[in-house]
Amino acid sequence: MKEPFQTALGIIRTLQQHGHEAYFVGGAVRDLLLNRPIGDVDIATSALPEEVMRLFPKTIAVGLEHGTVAVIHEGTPYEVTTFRTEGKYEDYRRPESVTFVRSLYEDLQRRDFTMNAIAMDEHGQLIDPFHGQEAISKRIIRTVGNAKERFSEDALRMMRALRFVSQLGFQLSEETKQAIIEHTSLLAHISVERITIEFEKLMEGPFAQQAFSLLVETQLFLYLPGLRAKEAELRTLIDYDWTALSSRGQRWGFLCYMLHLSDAHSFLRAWKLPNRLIKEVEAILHIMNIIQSYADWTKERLYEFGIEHSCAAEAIRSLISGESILENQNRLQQLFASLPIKERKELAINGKDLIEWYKRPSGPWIADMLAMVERAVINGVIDNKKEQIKEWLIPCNQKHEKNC
Ligand SMILES: Nc1ccn([C@@H]2O[C@H](COP(=O)(O)OP(=O)(O)OP(=O)(O)O)[C@@H](O)[C@H]2O)c(=O)n1
Ligand SMILES: [Mg+2]
Repeated sequence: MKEPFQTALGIIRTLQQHGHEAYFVGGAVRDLLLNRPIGDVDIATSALPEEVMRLFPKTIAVGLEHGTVAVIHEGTPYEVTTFRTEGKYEDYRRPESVTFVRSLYEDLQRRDFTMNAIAMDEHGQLIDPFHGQEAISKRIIRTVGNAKERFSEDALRMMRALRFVSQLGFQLSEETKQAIIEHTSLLAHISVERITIEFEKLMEGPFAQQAFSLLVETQLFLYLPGLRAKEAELRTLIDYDWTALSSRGQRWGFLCYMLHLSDAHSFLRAWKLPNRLIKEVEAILHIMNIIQSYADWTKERLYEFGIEHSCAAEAIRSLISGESILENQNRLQQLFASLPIKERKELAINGKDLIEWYKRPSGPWIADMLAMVERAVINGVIDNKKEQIKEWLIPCNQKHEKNC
């Protein structure tokens, strides 16, 4: 069996030796069948959480209410979850407590999509009662059993369906798509944090364009933060190759720019993004308001904005205007490399020097003068050398030093 399953096999064997059933389940089995990079390996077992905790020396009770225990095995944590059904869902979210069951079949039956409801035993044999392999080979996302029930159990699954479209390029089955169309409003019950995680994966996937098309077609966008009145703008996103964008900042920056937001800050806050990311996106948007074409780049602007944010803004601008992102970013990198200084602290003089030379008390004049020197250095008017800067600022005839 190939890694990472081979290492995790130790956990399955220990559980079996103590009379329990245990299988690999979920995304790892799906990704193995798809030949995709395998993420976290999850294990489902008939053992109760207390039994799992008793059997392994190192465990963490990560989600006991959902029956999940993390087992630390050879230095890596693996989520081991007791077979369960999720009982009654009264508020369309995953329930606070679950009902443990003793059969794998019942456990697989409560999962979201058939491709995610395949188990694999210790010999690599697949247990696939809902025909997940067939769905994978036909490239179809289909709920396990009744789609309406699955989405009513956990409305986030509608967003998951679209992010899987973006990641895998699969189609939604007709029943699954119809059920989403009928249940979009249930998304209002789901926390923004969970929605944001799925939406970011959706923006990042190789088939993001298809997923945006479905966001509009199903009208699911109506329940996403700040998008309710943005149908026309969302439609324009379908025409762009999102894979050209290479960071979270670039993707959110592109989204905000294309949505013509009057208040990007509030929009990003509504998605509960981290402050650092919000600041980054705002900086990128600021640059995009100033740089309308490549010709607008000057050494001074590049110096002021910094290479990171400049490259991000240039990626978005190039994508929108149909220019080569790589070419333009390379040109920008070269321009940046040619700058004599990259930030103020590299300037050969500081405020203290100015106070000494001019024999004036500290004040706002210092910042003004440093900015002037900075500009002269960046534009190659003077070298970044202390003596040369002094000479440029205070020509010899104005000095009061003896040896001048
Ligand atoms: N709302 C959800 C979330 C998860 N699952 C089930 O739990 C498994 C693991 O969930 P998770 O790790 O969140 O998703 P993955 O399908 O593994 O996708 P990823 O590769 O992105 O982790 C899923 O495969 C699916 O069987 C579910 O039925 N309903
Ligand atoms: Mg997973």
